[in-house]
Amino acid sequence: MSHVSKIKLSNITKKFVSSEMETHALQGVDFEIFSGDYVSISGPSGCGKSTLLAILGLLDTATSGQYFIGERNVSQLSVNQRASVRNEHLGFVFQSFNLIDELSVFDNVALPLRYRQVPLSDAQITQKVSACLEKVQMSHRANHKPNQLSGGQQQRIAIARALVNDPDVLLVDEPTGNLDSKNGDAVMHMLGELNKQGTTICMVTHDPRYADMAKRKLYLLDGVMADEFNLELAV
Ligand SMILES: Nc1ncnc2c1ncn2[C@@H]1O[C@H](COP(=O)(O)OP(=O)(O)OP(=O)(O)O)[C@@H](O)[C@H]1O
Repeated sequence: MSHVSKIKLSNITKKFVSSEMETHALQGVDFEIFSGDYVSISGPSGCGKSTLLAILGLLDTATSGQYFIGERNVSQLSVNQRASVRNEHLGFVFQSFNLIDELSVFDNVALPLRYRQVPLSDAQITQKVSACLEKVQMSHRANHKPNQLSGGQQQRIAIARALVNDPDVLLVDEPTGNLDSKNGDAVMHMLGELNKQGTTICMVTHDPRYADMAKRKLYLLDGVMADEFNLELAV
């Protein structure tokens, strides 16, 4: 693994405040993801996994701490800046696929390319979408609609869409949560292959068997990050 930093969190906290109570969802999280990494983050319900992924994905902001994508500090960006960094630097794979049923597979995968600040030509879009559909072995379904596909196939399309802008990191949230074990295993195999080809992956999962497939396993416990080595010290 080369030690080029893709993502770095430094002392990230997240506090939710309501009229009745304060919840400290993340309590000083530090971690770094390097080029070629395959990191899994697991932990019990309520430990802060979704909160952490929302911050990594620039869907939410931390209460305090610093977040870097490469050299760029993205902790204090405006909503519009966050949207553009998210589109061009991060790929997202959701548990529920989040494909648009009215659009073809091709147009779903092309969507992030159409929101780039510097527009691409139609030929460039076709080339990038075709390459990503090939990567997930779904070229033969380019003209189908998502609801004509199995759950496992829909997740593969969602992975192609997440890869189409060549993101620094693929952020993956419970990728097998809506799949049976056969399709879940196939999607996990595909993530492993993509990582072997150079894709950097950060995945949140409840499933210990799938967490074990990552090269680096991290655990969140009550908003505090522990790796496998010091897990015993943290509990
Ligand atoms: N919008 C919110 N307002 C108030 N508290 C919240 C909010 N979002 C999350 N929390 C609290 O922050 C803590 C962490 O929640 P989070 O959803 O990140 O956990 P999780 O590990 O993803 O859980 P699960 O595995 O059940 O999805 C929990 O105590 C939760 O109740």
